[in-house]
Order: sequence, then structure tokens, then C-alpha cells
Amino acid sequence: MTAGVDDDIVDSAVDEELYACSDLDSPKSFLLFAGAGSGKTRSLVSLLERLRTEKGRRLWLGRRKVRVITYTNAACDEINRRLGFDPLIEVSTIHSFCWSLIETFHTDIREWLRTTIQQEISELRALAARGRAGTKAAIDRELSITSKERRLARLDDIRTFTYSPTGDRQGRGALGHSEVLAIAADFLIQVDGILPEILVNQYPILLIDESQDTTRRLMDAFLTVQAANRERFCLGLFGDMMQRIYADGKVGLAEALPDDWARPAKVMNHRCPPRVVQLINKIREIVDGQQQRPRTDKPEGTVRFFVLGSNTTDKRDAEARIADRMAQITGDQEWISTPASYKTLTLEHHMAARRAGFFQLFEALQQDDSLRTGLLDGSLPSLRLFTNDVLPLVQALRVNDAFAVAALTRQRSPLLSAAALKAAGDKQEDLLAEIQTAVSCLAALWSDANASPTFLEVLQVVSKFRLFEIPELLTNILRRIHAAGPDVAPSAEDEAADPQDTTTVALQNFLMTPFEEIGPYADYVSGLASSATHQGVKGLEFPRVMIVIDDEEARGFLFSYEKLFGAKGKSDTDAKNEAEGKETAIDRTRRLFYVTCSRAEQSLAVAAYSANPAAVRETVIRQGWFSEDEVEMLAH
Ligand SMILES: Nc1ncnc2c1ncn2[C@@H]1O[C@H](COP(=O)(O)OP(=O)(O)OP(=O)(O)O)[C@@H](O)[C@H]1O
Repeated sequence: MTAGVDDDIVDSAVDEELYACSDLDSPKSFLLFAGAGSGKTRSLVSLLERLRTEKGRRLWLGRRKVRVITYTNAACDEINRRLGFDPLIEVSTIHSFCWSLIETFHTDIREWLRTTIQQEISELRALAARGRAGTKAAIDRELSITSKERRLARLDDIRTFTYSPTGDRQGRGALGHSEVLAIAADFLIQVDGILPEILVNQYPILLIDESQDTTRRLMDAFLTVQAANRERFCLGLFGDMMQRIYADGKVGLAEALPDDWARPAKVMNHRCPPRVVQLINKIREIVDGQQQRPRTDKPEGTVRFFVLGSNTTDKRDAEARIADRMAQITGDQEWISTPASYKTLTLEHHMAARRAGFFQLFEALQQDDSLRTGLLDGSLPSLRLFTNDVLPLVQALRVNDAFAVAALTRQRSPLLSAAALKAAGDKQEDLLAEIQTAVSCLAALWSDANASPTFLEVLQVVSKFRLFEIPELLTNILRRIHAAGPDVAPSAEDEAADPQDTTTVALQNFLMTPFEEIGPYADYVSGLASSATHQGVKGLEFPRVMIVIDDEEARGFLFSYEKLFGAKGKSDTDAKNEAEGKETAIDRTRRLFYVTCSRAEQSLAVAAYSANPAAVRETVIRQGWFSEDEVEMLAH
């Protein structure tokens, strides 16, 4: 028996246990207790495959399904792909899941909103009564009260409520992301409510991936439903408490579960090489003592910790030099073959955007909360127009690929849709000529070799010839700035719209940024770019990983690597939280560091910019995370 086979067997009983828990006649809820790279996602998919094969017929006859909640759309797609899009297994993100539960309860949603908004207004008024007048906070509060009162006054006129997980759908009845989660949670715990009945009857098995980060309020609601239906409902939680990196996950989830839950545990790490497993075990040691075993068939692997001064001027160059050094140390030339051959993990999206080359686009759009989710996962229609329609066409034009240009316009342009061709009758030639002109006008934007047209310039050409469908929000902006030509006048509704609406302002600013940024952005959201964020790589793995740590550039306040690495002392709040047994910035940062380090399949470089390089070096060696030979000082 080889070492690899032996390793596999250690945890194989766990998959059997999960299957036994999902018994439709006597279900047992469970929490799969396992660290990074232990095969939780793999176990989830194996369980689904087995349920489909062995319970599929019974579920189908009873018109029931297995429901799976994942953290990202990408994770949903991956599970669906692996299961061949089986209708018996419904996989969705938490937001889509919650909306699917509540989307027909319009009257209840209206009443929920009425109570909630009234309560929010009372709270704001109480704050206003206590606070000083004339400050920015006071003005914002007043604005917020007015807008809530307006929403309250219009509630009875709304017949149906809508929700778009991408935040692109607007209008009076549109619900926000957090509202959808809160409404679902509240409806699920209503005594005698019908939502828990619907959930349990339709979905006797509910499996939640990355459950450590499921919003606390919802997790509590699921636990309440489970407690009331333990003989006919299996709630299966997959996750790792050490990988809880979002603020609203339920603290102490594992401890809060009743004794009758199963808690199968996995001990192997199948992803990381032994040296990385040793590192993440050390990082985790003081949190819960859980230690993993590496596979014995993996090469040892390499880790290096590079310390740089926070005053380093050319960070891209410094990071390129680190990649060179990694190639030298590991002998793995992939570190320097192409930029995308290793993954750079930065703390914030704007840092990744700067490194990847779409900083201006990102900065413009991230200003508006309702656009943020769609911006980050690439689903925003205003961006998809450019990523899915315009960019492929421009790329085909750049290489003079007439065949691709023809194919793209045929597939995507409304000018050549079946309806348009039919309507044109014997004048179809004219449509083709129109497309030709449109495409030439688009190409003309780049006729000067140094040209860098803005998104607005590109959009104007698209709009003028109706080359592609333009999302409503952009059409409205075009109307508003009179950019679409004399035949498209601003409507009365546009004139009445608030010119300071943050979504419109963000989109207008975005339109002024260079179109060139769309390629790097498209790569980023499809996961092909060489950069990603520390949080965004949850669940993923890469052969070579470079973690960039730079609190100053990150501008955040939730995480502090400077504190974790001893370059900065604890704040009064940290000390107070620590004394009260609450978590501190150091605890949160340690978990994030665990997540990022555990993505590496072969080698790992940490590039830490610090105001106190010597203290960082001393700390990571003293903690036993890195040996003296593994820490290199690049600070000047
Ligand atoms: N039993 C196994 N034998 C061989 N390889 C495995 C086994 N289980 C998992 N793997 C591999 O190990 C890697 C990690 O698995 P997976 O992503 O399922 O882990 P995870 O526990 O979900 O990780 P994380 O929580 O860190 O995201 C994957 O490449 C997977 O194919």
C-alpha cells in the first residue's frame, strides 16, 4: 500500500458518516469539523453524488430536493458543473436562497418593512436628540430619516417587491441585500409561520458550505428550524471555524450546537505540502489546538517571509524581485515565467486592482454600495456589456479577425437578431452595411496607436448604432448627459431623478475611465488574473502563492497585520476586548493569515511591508512560524 492510499483512508469513514446522517427517515444534523485543504468541499460533492444516486428516485417521487448554499456564485457553478446541473439538487448563494424562500410573500414583506423602517426612524431620532446639531453625522442622519420616511410613505403603493443579487435592479420595490437576509431569517423563526414548513417539506436536507461565515441571524434561524424539526430535517454544516473571516459569521457556532448533532472530524490536509501544513498548524495552535497531517506523498514545499519597509516606493518592482528570488530558492521557474503563474493575494480589492491594472474603473464603481457585489463578482450588467460584448469584439478587431467579428455580431447584436432580420425583409443587406459602419466606427476609436478611449466614448458608438443591448442604468445616463445624440431626449422621469443619486454618480465616473482597464478587470473577476484578495480566495488553491501584506495601503480597520506581527502594540479597544473575552483585530487577522497561507499547493512567499521590519522579523521567528533562514530582510 502506498503512502498516498494510506492517507486517503484515514478520513474516508467521515464520508460514510455524512451519508448516514442524511437518512431521510432518521436524519441527524451535523457539523463537519475540519481544517484547510481537508477535502470538505470534496466531501460535500461526494455526498451530493451519492444522495442523487441512492435517494434520487425517492426525493423525486416526493417532489423534494436537496438544497445547498454556497458562499459565492463561482462555488455554485463549480458544484453544479460537477453534478451535471441535476434538478434534484438546488445550489445557490445565500442571497438567492433567501429570496427564493420569501419572493411570493409580498404582503408580509410590506409589513416587515413598515415595522423595520419605523423602528429605524425612531432609533435615528433618538440619536439625533442626543447628538450635536450641524455636524456631518447629524446632516447624514437627517437625510437618512427623510429618505426612510419617503420609503415608508410609498410602501402601500408597492404591489410586488423585487430583488436582484447583483444590486443592479432598482426601483421602489427593490429590496437590499441585507434586507433579504433579515426578512428570511425573521420569517423562518415566526411561531406557526409557514416558511419553516415549506423549507422542511421541500428540502429535507439543507447543506451549507463555508458555514462559519453564514450571517449570524440566518444561522440562528436555521438552528431554530432544525431544533423544531429534528426528526425530519437534516442541516449539514461544512466549514472551518478558523476560516471565519467575515464580521457577521456566528462566533462560537461549534459550541452552540446541541449534543445530538454529529461532529465528524478530518485530520488530513490534502492540499498543502508538509512545510506549509507545519506553518498553518503553528498559526492555529493557540486558537483551538487542532493540528493536521500532511500527505506523505507530497514534496516538502517551501515557505519564505520577506520583510520590506512600508516606505518602499515601487512595490510592483519589489514583488517582482521576490518572485525572482522564489524561483532561485525553489528552482521552480514558473515563479518567473508569466505574471499569472503565481497568485498574488492582497488584502483589499483596490490593491489587487492597482496591481492588475483596473484601479480607476474599480475606484469609480466601488463608491456605490448597490453596485459593489456585482462589481466584485463580475455580474453587473453595466460591466457585462463591456466584458461580454464589447471587449471580445474589440479584441477581434485588433487582430483583424473578420470571422470572429462576424460571429460575435451575429450572436450578440440586436441589429442582427432573428427578429431584426425578419423585419428587414429584402433589406437585410442594409442591416449588414449598418453593422459594418458600426464596427468601423468602433475600430476608429483606436486609429491612433496611442489612443485610449474612455468607456463613455465606446458606449456612445454602441448606442449610436444600437450595436449591443445597453442596460437601463447606462441608457438613462446617456440620456441624461445628452450623449446619445439628438434623437434620444431626456425623459420626464430622468429630469425628476435626483442628480446626486450615488449609483448614477458612480456609473458616470466609471464611464470617464479608460476602456483599456476592462481586460484586466475581466480576468480578475473570472479568477484568471494574477491577483486576488485574501478573502476572495477562500476555498481556492494555487501552486505558488505570494501574500502581500500592507496595512497602510489596505486602509482598513478590521485587520491589522502590523499587530499580528508585533510591529504595533494593541490598542485600548483590543485590550478591552481581550479582557472581556471578545475577539480582537489580532484574532481576526490570524484567521485571515491562516486562510491565505493554506491556499499554497507547492510554495509560499509572504511579502510584508511594515513600519517596523525588525519587530516583524523577531515576531515571526519567535512564534515559530518561520525559521531564521526563511526570513529575508529587504527593508532599506
Ligand atoms: N481524499 C482525498 N484524496 C486526495 N485528494 C484530496 C482528497 N480530499 C481532498 N483532496 C484534494 O485536496 C484539495 C483540497 O480539497 P477541498 O478544496 O475539498 O478542501 P476544503 O476542506 O474544502 O479546503 P478549504 O477549507 O481550505 O477551502 C483539493 O485539491 C482536493 O481535490
